Amino acid sequence: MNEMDIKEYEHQYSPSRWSHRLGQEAVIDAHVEVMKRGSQIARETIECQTDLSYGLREKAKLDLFGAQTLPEDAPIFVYIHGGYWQFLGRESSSFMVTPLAKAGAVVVTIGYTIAPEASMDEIVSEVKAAITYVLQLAKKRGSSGVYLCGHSAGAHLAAMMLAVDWMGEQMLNDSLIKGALLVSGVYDISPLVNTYVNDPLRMTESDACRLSPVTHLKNIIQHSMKRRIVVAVGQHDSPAFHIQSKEFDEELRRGGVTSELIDVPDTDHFDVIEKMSEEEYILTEAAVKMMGLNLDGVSEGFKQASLIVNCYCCSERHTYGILYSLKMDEFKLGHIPLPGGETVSAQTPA
Ligand SMILES: N[C@@H](CC(=O)c1ccccc1NC=O)C(=O)O
Repeated sequence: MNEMDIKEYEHQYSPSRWSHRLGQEAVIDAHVEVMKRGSQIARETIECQTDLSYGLREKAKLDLFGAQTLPEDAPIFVYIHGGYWQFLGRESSSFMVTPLAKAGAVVVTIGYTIAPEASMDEIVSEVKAAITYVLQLAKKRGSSGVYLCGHSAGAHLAAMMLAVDWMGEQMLNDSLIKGALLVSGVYDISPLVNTYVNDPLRMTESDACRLSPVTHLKNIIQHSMKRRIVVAVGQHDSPAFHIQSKEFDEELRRGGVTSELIDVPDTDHFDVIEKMSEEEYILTEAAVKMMGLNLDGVSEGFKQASLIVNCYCCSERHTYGILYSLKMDEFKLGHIPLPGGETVSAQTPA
């Protein structure tokens, strides 16, 4: 590969260069900030068990939302974060919990050891261990199904999980994984081998091939005949990301899998997932529908309140609807401490 090709790949696979909203650094800073804030609010308002270990390494932990509040048979939504297998973690992974819990889904956010501490092989194995934990939990609860969601590198990891023979390897029922929402993913990671993305990962061409979902299409198709797949991409994602999503969806459909491609209008690589903190968003709606739920009411075990706060994006006063569970009763509804330390008053709707 010559210098020109490498430069072009680096351009195509640098999502921050393609944002229609913000500059390269600003879009990443905003992404991390928005996800962290939203995640913190979810941890403070939704009943959760955090830092549950599914493996031996420090980062092999997951957070579980709504498991003690929602019915045992509730569907389980699993979020696998992105960050090119080398950034981000659970602290910024729970921003989408509120609307999903409201609709009645238990949410699991997975942490995993990132590069350079872990190789791509180790990352895929670790995520597999996390999904094994979730499938065991789903079986124990009698959950109606497990739904995988991943963003960017997380969509790559979620897609890899669709190829696993859970029955043969873990004695777990394959059919418990009933769907996947893959957002702005990379399904063939070989174009990354010669780019800066691979510096901490140090994959060879053969590693990248072995660890790409497209290499395992036959298995993915075989195990996904009863699954519902949504492949989503941001309108302002780069052409390479669009091609990756379009081709992956096409291959699944060619194999007879129920898959659909959603090109999300007016979004870039970053807000395409950030907006899953909102109820009225095409991908939140797709996730809720996939799980056989709806957003018409508040699921049992949760209550809703309104909250007037300084908005963190524009600092104007806004009224927010918030969802709370057992956890908020500890705060005696009426005074809700915010992540920043400010305390605001809240009222339950009449
Ligand atoms: N170097 C990449 C960085 C990147 O993709 C990224 C950075 C922070 C959080 C998420 C990211 N991408 C996808 O998960 C870029 O230029 O966009």
